[in-house]
Amino acid sequence: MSETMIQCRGVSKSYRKGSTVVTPLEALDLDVPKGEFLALMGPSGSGKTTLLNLLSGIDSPTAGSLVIAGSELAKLSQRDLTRWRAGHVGYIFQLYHLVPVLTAFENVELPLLLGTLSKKERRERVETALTLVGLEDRMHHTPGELSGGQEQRVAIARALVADPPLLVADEPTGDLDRDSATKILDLLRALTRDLGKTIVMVTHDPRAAAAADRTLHLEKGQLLEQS
Ligand SMILES: Nc1ncnc2c1ncn2[C@@H]1O[C@H](COP(=O)(O)OP(=O)(O)OP(=O)(O)O)[C@@H](O)[C@H]1O
Repeated sequence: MSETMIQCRGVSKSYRKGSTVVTPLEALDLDVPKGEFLALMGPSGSGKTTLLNLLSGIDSPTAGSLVIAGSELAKLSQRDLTRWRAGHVGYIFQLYHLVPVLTAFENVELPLLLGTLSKKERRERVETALTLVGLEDRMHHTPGELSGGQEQRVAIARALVADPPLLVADEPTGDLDRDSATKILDLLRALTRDLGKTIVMVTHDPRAAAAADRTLHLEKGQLLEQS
C-alpha cells in the first residue's frame, strides 16, 4: 500500500467579507498518496487557492483536520509550523514571484538563508536545483534576462531547493505560451517520476490537467473526481 502524503478530513474554511461569510471549502475530504501528481480544477472563486494555502500550512482551516507528510498541522505551534513549512512544502506561483534584482542563483538560495547550512552547502544545493530544472547555464542571470518559461524554472528550483516532499503549484503554466507550458509540465512530471515528489497543481487548462495522474474538480466546497 502506498504511503499517504495528504489526508484532509472534514476540512472547512470560511472568510468574513463585511457582513457576509464566504465558505469556499465545506467538510472536504481528500487523500493524496505520496508521489501522486494531482490536478485541481474548478470555477473562479471555488476555493482552489484557499485549499493550496491550507495544504501548505500558510493558512489554517476553520474546522477539520489536515495531516500532511505525517504531521497534524493543527498540533504544531506557530514556530514549528514555520519550520515544518520550510522543510516540507515548496510553493510555485503563476507569476513566479522572483526578486527582480537578484540573480537566478540568489533567488533559489533565498529559502536556505534562514537555515543552518554553510555557504558551501547552500551553493551545492542551489546548483543541484538549477541543474535539475536545466538552468545551470543561467545561474547568474536576473529574471529580466530570462524568458517566462525560464523564470518559472527558477521558481521551481527555488521550491525544490530545500528538498520538500510536497510541491503545490497555483496555475504554474497560466502565463506561458504552449511550448513553454509543455516543458514546465514535463518537468513537473519528471519530479514525481524521478524524485517521488507529490504535486498538487491548480489549473484552468485541461491540457495541463491531462499531464497529471488524477484530476479533481472543486464544486460547492467539495472535491469531485472528473469523469
Ligand atoms: N483572505 C481572504 N479573505 C476573505 N475572503 C477570501 C480570502 N481568500 C479567499 N477569499 C474568498 O474565498 C473564495 C475562494 O477564493 P480562492 O482564491 O480560493 O478561489 P480560486 O478557486 O482559487 O479562484 P481563482 O480561480 O479565481 O483563482 C472567494 O470568494 C474569495 O473571495
